[in-house]
Amino acid sequence: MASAAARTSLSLIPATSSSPSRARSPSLPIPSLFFCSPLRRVGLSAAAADPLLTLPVGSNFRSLNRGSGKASRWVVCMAKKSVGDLTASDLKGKKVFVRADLNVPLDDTQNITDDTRIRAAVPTIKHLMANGAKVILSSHLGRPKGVTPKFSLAPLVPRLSELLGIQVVKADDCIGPEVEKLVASLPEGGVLLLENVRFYKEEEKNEPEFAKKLASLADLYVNDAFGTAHRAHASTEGVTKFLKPSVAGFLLQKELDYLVGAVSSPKRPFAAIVGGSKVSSKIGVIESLLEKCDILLLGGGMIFTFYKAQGLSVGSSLVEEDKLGLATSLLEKAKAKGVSIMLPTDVVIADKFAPDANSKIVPASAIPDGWMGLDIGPDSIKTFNDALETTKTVIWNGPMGVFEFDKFAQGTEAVAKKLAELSGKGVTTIIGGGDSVAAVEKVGVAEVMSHISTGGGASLELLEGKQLPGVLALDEATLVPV
Ligand SMILES: Nc1ncnc2c1ncn2[C@@H]1O[C@H](COP(=O)(O)OP(=O)(O)O)[C@@H](O)[C@H]1O
Ligand SMILES: O=C(OP(=O)(O)O)[C@H](O)COP(=O)(O)O
Repeated sequence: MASAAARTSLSLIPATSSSPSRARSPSLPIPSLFFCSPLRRVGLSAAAADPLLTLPVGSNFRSLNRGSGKASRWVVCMAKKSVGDLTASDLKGKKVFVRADLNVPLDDTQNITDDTRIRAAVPTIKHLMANGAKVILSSHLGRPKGVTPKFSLAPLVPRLSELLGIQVVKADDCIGPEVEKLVASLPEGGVLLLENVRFYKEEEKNEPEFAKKLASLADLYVNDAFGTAHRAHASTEGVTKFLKPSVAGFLLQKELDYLVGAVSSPKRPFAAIVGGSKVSSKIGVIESLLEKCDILLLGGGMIFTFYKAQGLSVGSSLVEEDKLGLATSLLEKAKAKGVSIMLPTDVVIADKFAPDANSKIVPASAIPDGWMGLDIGPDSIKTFNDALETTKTVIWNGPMGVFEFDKFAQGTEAVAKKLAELSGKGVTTIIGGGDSVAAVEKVGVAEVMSHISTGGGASLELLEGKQLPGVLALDEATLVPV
């Protein structure tokens, strides 16, 4: 069952008149935390049965007319304005700041190893180009500390240009006089890619002065960076205070449309698989997942913090020392709740972090000093596959191991193949996160999954029932009677 904390109540508001202005009256208790798709109709059975309707955050409700006859009622919620709501005259000749998530994986020679996030950003950009806008495209790449050439967005330009069918201009900075000159010379339908916005520490600190400088480049704002919508950064949140309108892009809208529906009332048993290397940002999610999921499978860099919390030696594996207490309490909570939290029983270890490392398979309890766990072992793969066999919905974020190195890719590939098999049997399979999606693409099974999400952390936070600051900050749409 979904937890009460993960849901938000909405009053059903009696409406004697069905005019939108009535619905927008400030005296009405209008909740402010909802993303809605314009004019999407949804089933009203829940509303009809309940005088106080409970909706998951992000529901696709804009306004609902509750049935026919005299007791017609509205459910009012805040709809976020979308780029599709803007008219051609809103866009023609306008400078549009588009925040996308172009944080794609690059190999050692700066080749893009998976272009999913670039392709996903294209519909919004093409729509703006077709309507004569001047597109100022912004993204982060990785987690640079200051200006770091290996995190430049330059390697993205050829693929972006190819997909858009024009030569994308690249700026060497994201603010300042040189960027302003490039913006001034941008033709209608042109695209200027700004340099990595995280080269400025002010971005992640969401400093208003920095947000203001970004905003000063443009006339209006489109957020299409679903993968970064869970971050309250200058280019995802702060900038909206200085640019009006601030609207959602097609990708952001599409992701919310799918994910909110799929995870608010999932078919059960519902399993979550969490791995990857962003331990500190994802370990906290587990507590909420315990409320939502029937089965929780853990892999990737996450597991060693749990092993260590249980007193096992982990060699030189990835560990978040300050999360040991949290790991212990999560295991206890899972037990108390009767949720099956499964940790790998064996691991593939390496004597160095390299593709040509020596490797061996050992029980989870026997990682020697000087060795590090880089994948889950064959026994764990079998146990995980068996556990997944019974599920009806699976959400996966974070590879099971360092899949970029062939020697340590088996666990990730096995999960990808298992989910593909389950998808074929009608199980809802949702894959989120740049690297997880890259892994699924590598195995060649992306097409058969129910939904490929461009956000790992963002989709998990949505699943938790959290508000995504990048969504909340956007303008509300005008309520329209259904
Ligand atoms: N045991 C491990 N030790 C170190 N890194 C790992 C381990 N398992 C997985 N990884 C790394 O995690 C990265 C992906 O993590 P993350 O960014 O959290 O996933 P996603 O992008 O899918 O959200 C991959 O680059 C992978 O090599
Ligand atoms: O790759 C991303 O997140 P994800 O790995 O959770 O999918 C996004 O680009 C956000 O990056 P961040 O987690 O460094 O803020």
